[in-house]
Amino acid sequence: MSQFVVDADWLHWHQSPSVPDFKVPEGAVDAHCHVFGPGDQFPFAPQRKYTPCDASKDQLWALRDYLGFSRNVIVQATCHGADNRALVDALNHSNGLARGVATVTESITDEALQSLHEAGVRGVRFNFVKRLVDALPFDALKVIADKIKPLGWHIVIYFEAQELPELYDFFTALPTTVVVDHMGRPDVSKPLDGPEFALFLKLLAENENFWSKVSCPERISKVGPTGSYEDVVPFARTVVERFPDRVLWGTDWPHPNMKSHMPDDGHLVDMIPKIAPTEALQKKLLIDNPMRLYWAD
Ligand SMILES: O=C(O)c1cc(C(=O)O)oc(=O)c1
Repeated sequence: MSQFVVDADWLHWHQSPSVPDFKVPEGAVDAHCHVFGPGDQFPFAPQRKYTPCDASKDQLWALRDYLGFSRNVIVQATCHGADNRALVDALNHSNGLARGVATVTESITDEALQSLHEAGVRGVRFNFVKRLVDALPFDALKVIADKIKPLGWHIVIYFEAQELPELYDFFTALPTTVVVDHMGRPDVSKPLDGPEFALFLKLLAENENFWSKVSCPERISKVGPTGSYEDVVPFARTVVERFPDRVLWGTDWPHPNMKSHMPDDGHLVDMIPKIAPTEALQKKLLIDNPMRLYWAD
């Protein structure tokens, strides 16, 4: 039993996802997912903005196998703050089949970074989404960026489209590979060729160190699951087709903070051929790109 009280409006992850029609290629990586707790073993952070239900490493491995994936990239969830113990525990019990993205503060020591590296961490996350975190000041983030660069790590950034103009110059000055979470959360009710999405495409086009996850149609879509998240497809497909060597895909399981509905993970997998319509694009998205970024060694 968790010693924490789960948020009253928390939606539990899907208990019986469908078997996807799309068969992912052998060796595919789910490059964005999380573990929560279990809360009685790995306490949630005091400063967290939400308290989830448990979502353990074993439940994640079960989903991986069920959907046909081979590997996971586990991204430190904000409910665990900069306490990476649940993440490290999952990595240490993954038989090398999971890598991680941690959250750290500017005071982290080189020894602590080295020990995260040995566990399989290959990046840090900078989060600017106000409902999730109180973001660290730019100066602190710069200190972290300089500390992780020698390890060959990358920086994962999470922000919403309307924040990009004010964050743009900070982002482009980062000294490492930078991976944008969930396509920079575009507003898909705005035109695909409008100025907001154009700025995101410019970020990728003019900065070859920038990658994007084409994940989370369930968060981005206005038409929702009954409309098969179709409104997200042109945005994601544009990113995949223009930057095929710098895109990643992930389930985002266990889908923190979904309020409208809980996605069926099998249906999310069935979106892959819509956004990456050829076998060559699918192989880059699901295997070549994540393997290059997370399993280069
Ligand atoms: O949009 C979100 O609520 C969300 C939250 C987290 C997290 O709490 O780490 O991670 C995500 O990828 C997405």
